[in-house]
Amino acid sequence: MQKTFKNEKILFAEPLFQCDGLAGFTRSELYENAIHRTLRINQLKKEHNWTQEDFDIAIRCLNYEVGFVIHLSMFIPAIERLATDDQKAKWLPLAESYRILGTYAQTELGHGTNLMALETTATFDPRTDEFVLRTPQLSSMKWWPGSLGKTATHAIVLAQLIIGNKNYGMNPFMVQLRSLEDHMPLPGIIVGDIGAKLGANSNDNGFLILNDVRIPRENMLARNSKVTKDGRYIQTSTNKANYATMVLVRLSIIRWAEDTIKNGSLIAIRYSAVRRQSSLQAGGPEMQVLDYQTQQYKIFPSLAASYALFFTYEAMMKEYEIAYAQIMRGNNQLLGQIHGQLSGLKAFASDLVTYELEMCRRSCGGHGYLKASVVGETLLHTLPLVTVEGDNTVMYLQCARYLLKQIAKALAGQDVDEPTSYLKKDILSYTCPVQKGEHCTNPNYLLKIYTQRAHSAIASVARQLQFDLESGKDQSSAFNNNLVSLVQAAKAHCQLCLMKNFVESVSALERTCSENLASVLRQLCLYFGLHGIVTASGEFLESEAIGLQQLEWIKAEELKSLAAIRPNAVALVDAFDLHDQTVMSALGRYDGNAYQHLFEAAKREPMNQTQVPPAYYKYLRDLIKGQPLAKL
Ligand SMILES: CCCCCCCCCC/C=C\C/C=C/C(=O)SCCNC(=O)CCNC(=O)[C@H](O)C(C)(C)COP(=O)(O)OP(=O)(O)OC[C@H]1O[C@@H](n2cnc3c(N)ncnc32)[C@H](O)[C@@H]1OP(=O)(O)O
Ligand SMILES: Cc1cc2nc3c(=O)[nH]c(=O)nc-3n(C[C@H](O)[C@H](O)[C@H](O)COP(=O)(O)OP(=O)(O)OC[C@H]3O[C@@H](n4cnc5c(N)ncnc54)[C@H](O)[C@@H]3O)c2cc1C
Repeated sequence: MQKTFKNEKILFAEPLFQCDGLAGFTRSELYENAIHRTLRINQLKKEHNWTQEDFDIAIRCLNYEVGFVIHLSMFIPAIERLATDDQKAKWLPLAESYRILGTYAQTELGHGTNLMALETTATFDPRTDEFVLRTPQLSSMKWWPGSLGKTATHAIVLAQLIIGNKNYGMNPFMVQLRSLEDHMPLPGIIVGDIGAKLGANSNDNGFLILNDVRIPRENMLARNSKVTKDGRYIQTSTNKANYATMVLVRLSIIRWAEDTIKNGSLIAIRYSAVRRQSSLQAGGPEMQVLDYQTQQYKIFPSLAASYALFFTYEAMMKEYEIAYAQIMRGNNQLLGQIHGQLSGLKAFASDLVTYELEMCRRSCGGHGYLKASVVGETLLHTLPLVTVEGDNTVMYLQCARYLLKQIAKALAGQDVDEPTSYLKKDILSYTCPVQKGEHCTNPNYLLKIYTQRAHSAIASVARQLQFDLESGKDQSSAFNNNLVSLVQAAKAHCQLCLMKNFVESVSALERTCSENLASVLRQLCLYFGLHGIVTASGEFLESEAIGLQQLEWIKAEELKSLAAIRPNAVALVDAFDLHDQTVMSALGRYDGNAYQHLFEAAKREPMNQTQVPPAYYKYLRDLIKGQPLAKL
């Protein structure tokens, strides 16, 4: 599942990467530890000639609990995508050698989603051949960019380009924030950390106020547009190409989601295999809670989602690489497709894993509420994924906007993109492939059901929009009147993508793997498909992709699937090949000694380093001895 990290032993041999001790760290300690880790991984990479992939896997093994995440995942990729060759030659060596540390400063206090309304300005001054960067008002200050608070020496600042009295829209500008001599903020720069967050507190998300900061004209990252010395704006590519960095990070978030749900399902399933509670027969032996149907119903969706997201990430990475190669050659033909696909799938993947991680946490009972179980911490660290790189609702709407364009092409008899080729089919020619109970065990039949439901959802909202427009509503009112259905259509398309990637990947694997493995994966794929229909049964019925009889068969088959998966559940999470130090959970250790590891963790609790708490001497001693309390 995860390319086995042959360097795991090297990594986890060092105390710095042993995660038990992170609990109880202050923010400053977490921040410092994260930086220390990234730089040490960098040293290990050089000492052991690791590849960039090894470096990335090391960071994933540490659950991204490292420093410079934005420098690595956004600042450098943004230079690669937005800078000219000369600018790359200047900035990339500095960034890759950590001589400069960067962030991607786009979001402001007053705007994150609506990029067109960003308020930071970059005004061209032809007299000095410079841009003057300004934060016009409180709401304009940059707010949220990772590493901005205390780390970044430079930022790629997204600002409205002003030449004369004309606004040329959002463009990227390289701005130095701190001195490379003493790290102090430069004149006109006010930076700081925005404060503690629910999670990810090793990251110094920051604020930035720019008070008439001057930068040379050459600091506008000019791959897609530039300003000449005499103040002319020349656009060399679509402005959308300036959004390219976000597309890449949305792809990375799908893999982040896959990594977190693998951790969660591994903890829940391993713990459920060792936890014994209650018995079915009076006086009989206590059961492994993993044998309760309800426990399987709670946690097997996270197991199936782990594999579904793995296969979808692999498929989308290939799709992205093809699109990116073309875009970097100046051919933006696939930009709309990759943007639409990754906007929706980033939203669907992060929604899916945040829901299923909470189910994994609940399935661990009281111990799921301990930090030592880690499943709750994992959820806290995953929660931002529904917001970063685009709030999920907004991302679904971008995906829906893409789907509407595709179905309009399909209905006009024009070619459509491969991911939406199903929209060319005649929706009325559909017949539900499940005509008897046993048909529910065929993933390909289920795939047809998913396809019809997605097609129907997209066609339905397209018709409703058309009706609203013909009824006299203007474009934006008609759109706003159908946002919920548009999101629903995008979700239906994304769920179809996951199912399709799962079915096709298992079918490809069958040709090379053992029949035993193939049957286990087929079973999991089947379960993923059945469960998806049951949890959205209203939409599948509404689209007439299935009828009540099919739903009855599918629900019965789903419950049978739980029992079929049970014998392989632990093996399926062991197959993630995750080191105990990656999972970090006292409940999810490979040796299964959950209670021992819980007790060891409790003993490490700082409060337990003294028998008598300081509060005893301040408050309890007199109370317990019946002596009057001093005025508090
Ligand atoms: C190395 C080890 C580490 C690994 C770590 C990996 C994981 C890293 C995770 C990092 C975690 C946190 C970092 C977080 C960073 C951030 O959050 S950065 C800020 C992100 N902000 C956003 O995403 C803003 C969302 N808003 C938008 O994208 C746009 O405002 C929106 C798309 C909503 C609207 O765009 P507008 O231009 O205003 O209007 P619209 O008409 O909708 O679109 C115009 C046109 O442009 C096309 N479009 C829009 N976006 C994109 C895009 N990203 N790419 C390509 N094309 C895009 C859109 O389809 C329209 O095209 P059309 O042809 O006119 O239809
Ligand atoms: C941990 C973390 C790290 C981040 N790192 C960075 C970073 O490194 N760089 C950076 O630039 N930014 C960063 N961000 C900011 C992030 O990109 C924004 O928070 C995100 O884009 C959402 O924008 P917003 O906060 O303005 O939410 P809003 O858009 O204000 O969302 C609020 C509500 O309004 C709804 N809404 C908004 N617009 C629409 C619409 N058009 N239609 C329907 N509903 C709508 C949303 O669905 C949501 O429910 C980070 C954020 C977090 C939490």
